[in-house]
Order: sequence, then C-alpha cells, then structure tokens
Amino acid sequence: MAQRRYDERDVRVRPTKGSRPRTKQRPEHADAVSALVTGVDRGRYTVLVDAGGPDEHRTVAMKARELGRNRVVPGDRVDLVGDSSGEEGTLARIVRITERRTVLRRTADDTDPVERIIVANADQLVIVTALADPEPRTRMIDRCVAAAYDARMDVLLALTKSDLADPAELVAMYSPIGVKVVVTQTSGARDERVIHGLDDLRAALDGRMSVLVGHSGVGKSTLVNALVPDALRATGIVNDVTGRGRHTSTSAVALRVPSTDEPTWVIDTPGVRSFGLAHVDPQHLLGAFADLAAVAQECPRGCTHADDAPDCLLDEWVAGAPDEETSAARGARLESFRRLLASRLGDVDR
Ligand SMILES: Nc1nc2c(ncn2[C@@H]2O[C@H](COP(=O)(O)OP(=O)(O)OP(=O)(O)O)[C@@H](O)[C@H]2O)c(=O)[nH]1
Ligand SMILES: [Zn+2]
Repeated sequence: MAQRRYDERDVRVRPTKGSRPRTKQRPEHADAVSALVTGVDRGRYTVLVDAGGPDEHRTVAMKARELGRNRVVPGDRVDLVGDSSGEEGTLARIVRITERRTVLRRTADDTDPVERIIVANADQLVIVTALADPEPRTRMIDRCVAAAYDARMDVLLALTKSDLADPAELVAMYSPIGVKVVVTQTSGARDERVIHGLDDLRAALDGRMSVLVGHSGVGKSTLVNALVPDALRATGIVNDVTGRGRHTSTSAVALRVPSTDEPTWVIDTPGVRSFGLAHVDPQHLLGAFADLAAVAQECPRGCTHADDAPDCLLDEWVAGAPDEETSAARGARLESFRRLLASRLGDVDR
C-alpha cells in the first residue's frame, strides 16, 4: 500500500509581504508509533498498536490539539505519541492521520449540506439485505451502491434469509453493475445455529476491510457474531456516542475477523441505515461504469446522462449495439447507472 503521511510539509505557507512566513516549527514526532483506529467514543479513540505484529495491543488515545477539527474515524491509520502502552489509566495522543485511501461519507439527507466521514480506508461496502422479513428495499440498496462507488469502494450484496425467499431477482438486478453477491441462510436451533453461505462471505471479506450496513432485522448481527465470535467483547470501551445532533447516535466499530491469513476487518455501523447522497458527484458514479464513462466522454457539453438528457450518447450506444444480446446487456448497464443517478438526485425516494 503506497501511503504518504500528512505532516507539516503539507501545510502550504503563503508568504505575506513584510512578515516572516508563518511556519510553525512543530516537532516531527519522530518517535511516534502507528496504530489503527477501531472505535470512537466521546472524544476517546480505541486504537490498535502494531496491528498483526508481535507487540499488538489495544490502547486509548485522544486527539492532539494540532489536529484541530479534523475528524478521526474508524479505519484511520494514525501516529501516536505519549504513553501508548495500553496500561490502565494511560492515554496516548494522536498527532497525525495517514492519508486515506478511501473515505465513506454520508449526508443526513440529500439536501443536508453537512457531510460526515464515517469510515476511512475501507475496501468494500457490504450491504446486508434480507430476502424477506423485512422485504428488500432496492432504493436503499441503490443508495448504498451509489455511496460506495462515490467512495471508490467495491460493493458486496449479502442477501440473508434465503430460506424465506428466492434471491434470483435481486441477483439479476445487481450483477450487471459489478456488485458481487453472497447468499446466506440460517438453520437449526438458536444455540446450534448453522449459517449456510458463511464461507462464501468469509472468502469475499478475506484480506480486506469491509463496512457492513443494513436495516434493523436483516440479520446483520447474526453475521457479525458468526464472523467475529467475541464481537461484543472486542468493542471494548466503544459504545454509543453522545451524538451532537441526531445523526451521530451510534458509531462504527472495527472488528477483526479471526482465522484468516490476511488481516481481515469488518466495520459494523449500528447508526447507519442509509446514505444521503448530496455529496455524491455524478461524475464519480459514472467512473464506476468504465464502459459507459468511455462513451459519455463524447456526450454534449453539460450532458447529465439522465433519462431525459437530449442527445445523450449513452442511448445511441445501446441502440447501436451489434446484436440483441449486446444491446440487452448495454441496456441493463445504462438502466442501472441511471437508477443510481436518480437516487443521487433524490427522484426515486420521493
Ligand atoms: N429465517 C431466517 N431468519 C434469520 C436469518 N438470519 C437471521 N435471522 C433472524 O432475523 C432476526 C434479526 O436478526 P439480527 O441478526 O438480530 O438482525 P440485525 O440486522 O442485526 O438487526 P438489529 O439487531 O435490529 O440491528 C433474528 O430473529 C434472527 O434470528 C436467516 O437466514 N433466516
Ligand atoms: Zn450523456
């Protein structure tokens, strides 16, 4: 992973006439140790020092003043100074946030200008959806897909409760847009419950950091508890956050999935039910569809590529397909893209 750190060199100082450059000579913190943020609770950060290494241990940290208002979120790689031993009563300080590879954001709703980073550095978004009880809500899935693609994350659709309904329709709907699908179902009594499909899910998570989202009752906890047997204990000090505002009532927690060779993490997001998409750039969405993006480059200036866009070349691309099969495949891709685009614009949800 090519990572570069944010540090003092990133602060561009504009020389002002007649005054010395306002460079603050901050210490470089050469003795800092790096750590992974696994949880946040009321200004206290649970971090894992030397994750995966011989000296791995959990410790608690606070943000150093110099980080200002920058948010630190689960998945962040940070540098610590001070006492990072993890011994009781100690508190380390986070002095740097390593440049993030991905940033998953949410806005409260589509018109809310306030966007929050909820998770950093995650590779994929796992949308947990029950096939029945509760009924799947494709608008919610679309919104999650849009948010993930905007964050440049992959999407995995985990369809639970296949004992109650057939997954075929949803699979057909989402596989054309590059969404991987795993299907699970439980069987057996509560204390000797087996989850079919769990190995497929494990394989899809292996070596990656995945964020799990899903509505209440879809079976997300059932999956998390099966993947991370000590999930409750592993959350440590992290619990509900005293939210400033109504959208931060709970916070995300990173949990390590044991017994895989590569470090594998799931980030559970109890508070996140859906995504407002006000921040999503339609251009980013298009970027998730390489074939469409190539065609759309030649679209008229300012083309929205939406259903009602005049002279959008994407329509021509479908119409001009060499054979029926290609035309159907292209049509499905375009339709999916436009569905996501519409969810971004709020059309679908109204
Ligand atoms: N029939 C069936 N029921 C399931 C399956 N998986 C989970 N359930 C049940 O669905 C209910 C909800 O499961 P949970 O794992 O608690 O769901 P959750 O998504 O974590 O919901 P919250 O805890 O409310 O956020 C429970 O009664 C589970 O026993 C499944 O594959 N089939
Ligand atoms: Zn267009």
